Amino acid sequence: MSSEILKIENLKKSFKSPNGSVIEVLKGADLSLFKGESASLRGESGAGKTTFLNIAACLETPSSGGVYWDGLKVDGLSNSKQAKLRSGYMGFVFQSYCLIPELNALENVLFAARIADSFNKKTISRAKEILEKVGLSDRMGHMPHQMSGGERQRVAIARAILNRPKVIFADEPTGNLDENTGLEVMDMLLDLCEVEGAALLLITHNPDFARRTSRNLVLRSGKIFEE
Ligand SMILES: Nc1ncnc2c1ncn2[C@@H]1O[C@H](COP(=O)(O)OP(=O)(O)OP(=O)(O)O)[C@@H](O)[C@H]1O
Repeated sequence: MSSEILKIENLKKSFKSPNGSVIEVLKGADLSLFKGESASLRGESGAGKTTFLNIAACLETPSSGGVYWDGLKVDGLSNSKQAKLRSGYMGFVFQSYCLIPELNALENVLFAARIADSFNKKTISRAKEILEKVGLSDRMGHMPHQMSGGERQRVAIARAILNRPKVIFADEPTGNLDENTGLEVMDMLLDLCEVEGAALLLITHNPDFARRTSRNLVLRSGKIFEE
């Protein structure tokens, strides 16, 4: 079995802008991501990083090209099959945390299991263990508004890893945090991915954070380059 978990081939994506003109964002982007490796993706604002990530995660459809998970072409699958693929293979961390305001830290983490229909007693202990690993053993009952930005992002990281995803997509996870907190969160994300054997695709504008991953990718002129 190949250790290539995600393959993106000759990906093209154009959008129609409100004035009717066509914006060609991705112009033949390729990527091979292998099990357990970490890769950062940089690029100027508007280069198409989020678009690329969304297509890789089947959240958006490409204009042309192929998206393969574990060797299976997935970009033409039904919405329900793509949703199943997402809950089984992928974890997400966003700049804005995306926690549910009405749920406490533990419940937010467990929400990932509810979505994947894998909620049971074992999941509760795993959620607690992960929250301990990210240093939040005394914050499990806190609501999002009772936590700092760094704490909220650690909850989001715990939620992303709960279902043992093959790949974590992190889109500017430190964008709302100060430099030191960002660094702590970054280290925690990298450590957790390593311990859990999850690959990481990290979108970041911060070159210092980008250097902490084993591969450094740049999206330029609609294509991906390895640095
Ligand atoms: N649904 C859409 N309709 C029209 N244009 C879009 C749409 N989504 C994205 N775009 C355009 O595609 C380009 C790439 O956007 P994207 O969000 O992928 O960039 P990015 O590299 O992630 O930028 P940033 O670093 O600022 O977040 C932008 O010029 C954006 O305006």
